Amino acid sequence: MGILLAKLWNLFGNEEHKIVLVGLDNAGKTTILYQFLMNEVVHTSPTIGSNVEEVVWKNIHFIMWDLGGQESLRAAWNTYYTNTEFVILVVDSTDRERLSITRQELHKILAHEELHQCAVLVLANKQDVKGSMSAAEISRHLNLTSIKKHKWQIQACCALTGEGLYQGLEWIASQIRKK
Ligand SMILES: Nc1nc2c(ncn2[C@@H]2O[C@H](COP(=O)(O)OP(=O)(O)OP(=O)(O)O)[C@@H](O)[C@H]2O)c(=O)[nH]1
Ligand SMILES: [Mg+2]
Repeated sequence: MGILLAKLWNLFGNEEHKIVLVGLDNAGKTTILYQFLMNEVVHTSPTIGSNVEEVVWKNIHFIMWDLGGQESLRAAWNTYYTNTEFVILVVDSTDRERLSITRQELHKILAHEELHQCAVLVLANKQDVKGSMSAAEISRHLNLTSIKKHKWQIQACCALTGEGLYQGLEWIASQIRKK
């Protein structure tokens, strides 16, 4: 009975799903958050602390936390993890030099006990830039196939046009429907 009620509650869009957006500075997290919220490109400056917005899509309520990605701020990411269902890791696909730092951050995130049940969506952002790495290349460098304890998906996108963002969100929605 409890499960049935929970499903009905879900069906009517009453449940909130917490998402945290992480990734290195300049990856495009804030741009993505406001694309989801307003379908617009906003002018951003580096995030100090976080932004939080409620995004409703296909009757699903998401609480999206966009965290500042500068090195000095990354140590505070774990203070946002409680009750997180999905991590969106945003990668700047033009930033080859720092992909190994992203890989270290990702594997730190996955090892965190408060995130042991979360699913991870990797967004390979800035696909509009010529010469940017493909999703397959990023997947290889991040060693995504080694992830066994978490559901994961990688999606190429461009935050400026919105291309690919909703395919990513659709994957998240599909994970919610499976529950
Ligand atoms: N060409 C291109 N530029 C992008 C894209 N997404 C974001 N940008 C630009 O990248 C820069 C950084 O974007 P932000 O959204 O502020 O990055 P962030 O990840 O929030 O950065 P922090 O807040 O410092 O962690 C901005 O100048 C954006 O306009 C994209 O898909 N393509
Ligand atoms: Mg930001």
